[in-house]
Amino acid sequence: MPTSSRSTNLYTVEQVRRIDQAAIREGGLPGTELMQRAATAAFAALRRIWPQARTLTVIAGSGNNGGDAFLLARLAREAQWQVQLVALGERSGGDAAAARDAWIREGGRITVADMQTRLPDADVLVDGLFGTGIARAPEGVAAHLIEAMNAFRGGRLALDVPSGLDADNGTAPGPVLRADATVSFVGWKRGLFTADGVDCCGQLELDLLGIPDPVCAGIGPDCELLEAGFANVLPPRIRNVNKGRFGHVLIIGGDIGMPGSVRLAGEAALRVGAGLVSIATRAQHIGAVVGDRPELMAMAADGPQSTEAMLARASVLAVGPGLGQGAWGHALWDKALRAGLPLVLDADGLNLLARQPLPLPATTVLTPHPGEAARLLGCDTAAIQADRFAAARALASRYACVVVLKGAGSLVAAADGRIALCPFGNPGMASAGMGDVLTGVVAGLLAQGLGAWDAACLGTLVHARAGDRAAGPRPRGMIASDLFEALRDVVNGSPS
Ligand SMILES: NC(=O)C1=CN([C@@H]2O[C@H](COP(=O)(O)OP(=O)(O)OC[C@H]3O[C@@H](n4cnc5c(N)ncnc54)[C@H](OP(=O)(O)O)[C@@H]3O)[C@@H](O)[C@H]2O)[C@@H](O)CC1
Ligand SMILES: Nc1ncnc2c1ncn2[C@@H]1O[C@H](COP(=O)(O)OP(=O)(O)O)[C@@H](O)[C@H]1O
Ligand SMILES: [K+]
Repeated sequence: MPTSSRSTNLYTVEQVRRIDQAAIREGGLPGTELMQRAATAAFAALRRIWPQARTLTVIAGSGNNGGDAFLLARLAREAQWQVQLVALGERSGGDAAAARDAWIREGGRITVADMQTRLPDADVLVDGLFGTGIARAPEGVAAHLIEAMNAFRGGRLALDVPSGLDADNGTAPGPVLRADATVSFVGWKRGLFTADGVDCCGQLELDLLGIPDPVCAGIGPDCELLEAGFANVLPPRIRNVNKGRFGHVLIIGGDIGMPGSVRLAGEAALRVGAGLVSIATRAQHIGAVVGDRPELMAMAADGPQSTEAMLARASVLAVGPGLGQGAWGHALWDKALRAGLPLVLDADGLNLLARQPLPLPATTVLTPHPGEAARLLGCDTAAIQADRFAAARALASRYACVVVLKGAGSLVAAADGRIALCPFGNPGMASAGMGDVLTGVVAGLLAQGLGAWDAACLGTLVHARAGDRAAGPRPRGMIASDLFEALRDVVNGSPS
């Protein structure tokens, strides 16, 4: 579903390097020219974001990110700003050496940082310490500089990548800059949008440095951003229809003590437009499920016959919310997976799959959080978070289906290696039942005829946008059922 455009393409660091090299080799743009363009773009952004600023503290590392910083410092001084420059190390390499020389030649002073260095006060700080070339966790003076930048009292602008962030994976193995704004160059690095990346970048801007599209042809992207506009992928409804056209979702789960999970998934499916929604759960939960949402149907899943009858009426299954992993849940899970219907598998549905890998129906979406993903891949959660892109791809390939790896910067992966990243959502969504709502949303979209990839992309997007709309400026204390009204707005494309 995502459509290709350079502003929605996400690249690995390696791919961005290849674009840089292609621009230099085939595009007739020397590295020094790219660096000058990067500095010009970043200084323009700085003036736009902090229009009152006139004093600058610039931190320059020894690589090309530092080169960008030296050139930005020159531009600011030419514009009559007061600029102080702190460098890591006595020398710079590659194109950055010329940028450093030019700064010195024109009378610029450099403070070479040590463990005692205190950063001069200024309106804004520019972080040109490390960009895509970070090779290991910052230690010693580099770590000291990052901590000092984080304690800086003015605005913080990161050049290309907040220093300390691994721009490939969004991980921070050591101290990392928390920027107010990041101006990234050439192409978006995928790690800016997931895991720790989402907390480090602040406001994000991209400057392509005038590298023309043909230069990038054949290089990536690795992944695409889901855009708000994709919410229009569902066709408008013609008037002469009935509920039978929009599918019948059967939600299976809700073992003893967990009726809420299926109730949430069920209403979510209705709120994105499923025609009919039934819940297969424990007999004692039926009252709780339909009590305050009478549009839901609920049936006791208390034996093979009742389960078969329910499966026969459904067009899409959502299996796992509150299912448990006991005999009751396992028997339902086993029957459901063998039905061959389009399927969303979540929560204990995934945990059971990790224990007993059954073949999955052709249209299947798995929606693991990192803990469930770790169980499915036989590793720990830290290993999943260390490379979310690889984990999502490995799951999609191992289970030959579409996977939504949840969490800040949710990823949707297909078995052919395609990935889409959702840049929406907020920490208010770290709350019980939010995943159950996503399960219902994806099932409700499958029921309306979308394929697994489209339903997973649109479902992840609609869920996150609804979360943002429901949270507004008050994410703390948001609960899963707060999303229902917003789901209805977002899926109908209502402006926020
Ligand atoms: N022409 C182009 O291609 C363009 C590139 N552009 C810019 O270049 C940036 C990439 O530049 P880059 O590749 O030179 O890497 P960069 O991020 O400066 O870091 C490398 C330096 O850091 C050092 N170092 C690494 N880790 C460290 C650690 N933990 N602790 C201490 N030191 C550490 C490393 O030292 P070494 O590992 O070799 O000891 C080396 O000296 C990119 O993000 C963008 O801003 C733009 O101008 C557009 C055009
Ligand atoms: N910090 C966050 N930023 C964005 N989205 C989040 C964040 N925390 C949680 N979410 C989203 O909320 C949902 C939580 O799902 P899950 O962890 O399965 O919760 P539960 O099991 O309680 O239902 C996922 O869709 C996830 O992507
Ligand atoms: K930087």
